[in-house]
Amino acid sequence: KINLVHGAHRDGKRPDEAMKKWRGYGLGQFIHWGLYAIPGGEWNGKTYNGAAEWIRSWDGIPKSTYDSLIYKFNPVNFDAKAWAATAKQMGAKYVTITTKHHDGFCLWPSKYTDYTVANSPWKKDIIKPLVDAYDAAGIDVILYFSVMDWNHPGWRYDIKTEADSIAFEGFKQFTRNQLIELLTLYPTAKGLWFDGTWDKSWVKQAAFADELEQELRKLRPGIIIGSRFRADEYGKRHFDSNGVLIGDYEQGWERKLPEKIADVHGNDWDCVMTVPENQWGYNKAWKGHIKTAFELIEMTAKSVSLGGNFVMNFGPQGDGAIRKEELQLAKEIGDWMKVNSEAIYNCEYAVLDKQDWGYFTKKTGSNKIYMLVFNTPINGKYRVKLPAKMGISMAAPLSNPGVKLKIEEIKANEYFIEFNNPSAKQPFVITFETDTDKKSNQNYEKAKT
Ligand SMILES: COc1ccc([C@@H]2N[C@@H](C)[C@@H](O)[C@H]2O)cc1
Repeated sequence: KINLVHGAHRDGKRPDEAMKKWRGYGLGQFIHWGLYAIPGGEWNGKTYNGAAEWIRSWDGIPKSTYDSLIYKFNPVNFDAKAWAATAKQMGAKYVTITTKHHDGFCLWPSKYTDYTVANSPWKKDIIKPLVDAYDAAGIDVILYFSVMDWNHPGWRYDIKTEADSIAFEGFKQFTRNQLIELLTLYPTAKGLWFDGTWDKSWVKQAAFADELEQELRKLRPGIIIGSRFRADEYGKRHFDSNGVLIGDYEQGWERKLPEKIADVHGNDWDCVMTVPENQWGYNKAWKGHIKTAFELIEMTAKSVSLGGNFVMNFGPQGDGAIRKEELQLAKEIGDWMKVNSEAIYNCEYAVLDKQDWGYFTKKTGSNKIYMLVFNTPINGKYRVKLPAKMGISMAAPLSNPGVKLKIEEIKANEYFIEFNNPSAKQPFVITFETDTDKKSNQNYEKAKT
């Protein structure tokens, strides 16, 4: 074990109520919105081939031209209540909103820079109405904050000279000031989702970032901060030099999902996912592989089955409206969640071997098991393997608890649950309860010898 001062300060899952609530969210919404939504991935008739929120880094748009987009920010169709209603319809339990992305444009009227909504034609705070609308909808708010800030003169990719060091000291204070400002202006925010922390300049600030994180936690007890904020004194990120997760949950699952429970190392985690292959900010071109509601529902099921949350990204247009394709997905996902969300909310890894038909989840604090079916077996028989001494009590379709499904014991602790569901066009859920007293459930038929 290496003696660390700025490594992880705790190990394992946080046991407190605030984190238990976070753990049970299941499904979240990410919002990427800012000046980059105005060009929407193209400029002067040319298409930027990267992620649209990175268009400033492209030589197809001069940096000064991009920076002057602040004078075009006037989202006349922005409606915070409508955004919250879409998230509510989808069944999202939390939202992560970009307060400031890498370009440094602040969606709140920060007093530490002029590069904010206050100096745009819109003038008004965007974050406040969003926080209020989502709070009113019962959806918890997490604030996304990019440490890397291309607009701030003190930002450096690395500290090479004394001048760099002096400039970056100013940048560090600016960053601390903005974070304290955000938590003070929006006290109901439940967490901070950090990004833009991979460059050497920040990675070298282990002590400063550690002290700042502790200061933020003291300012807002219970606040949830993930593993992407800070590095330890040896430059190790996400997992410190002893392999312990830094922060309250792992933030490494960006546009990718774990395959098996060993991949998540017993930690909380969230997966943040784009609908197109790799576009977070609004991109006019809705091109390449666009994930369907079915795929996004399966990713949600897979995330919860492995103990994580799934966060689906929305990239509102420059005028403030959410694009019709994303509204449609929210409706389709919401329709599925209306019937099946019991298998998603406040559920966890079921400690059962994964089977081909889909994913197991388990209701936290109970022995209720959910089988989220994406691949119906042709013979209508769903294999379930239980740990020794554990049996199955009655099994039923979640959407029709009155239907008692036949359970056949194949061999010790292995069963077939039978359910012919020819009409299924949507993923569906079968539920059962396990009980440790194996003798008590004789309601299944012994395999015909
Ligand atoms: C490959 O480097 C990056 C750097 C930043 C990102 C940002 N993280 C996502 C959550 C978006 O904000 C994206 O711009 C993605 C890839």
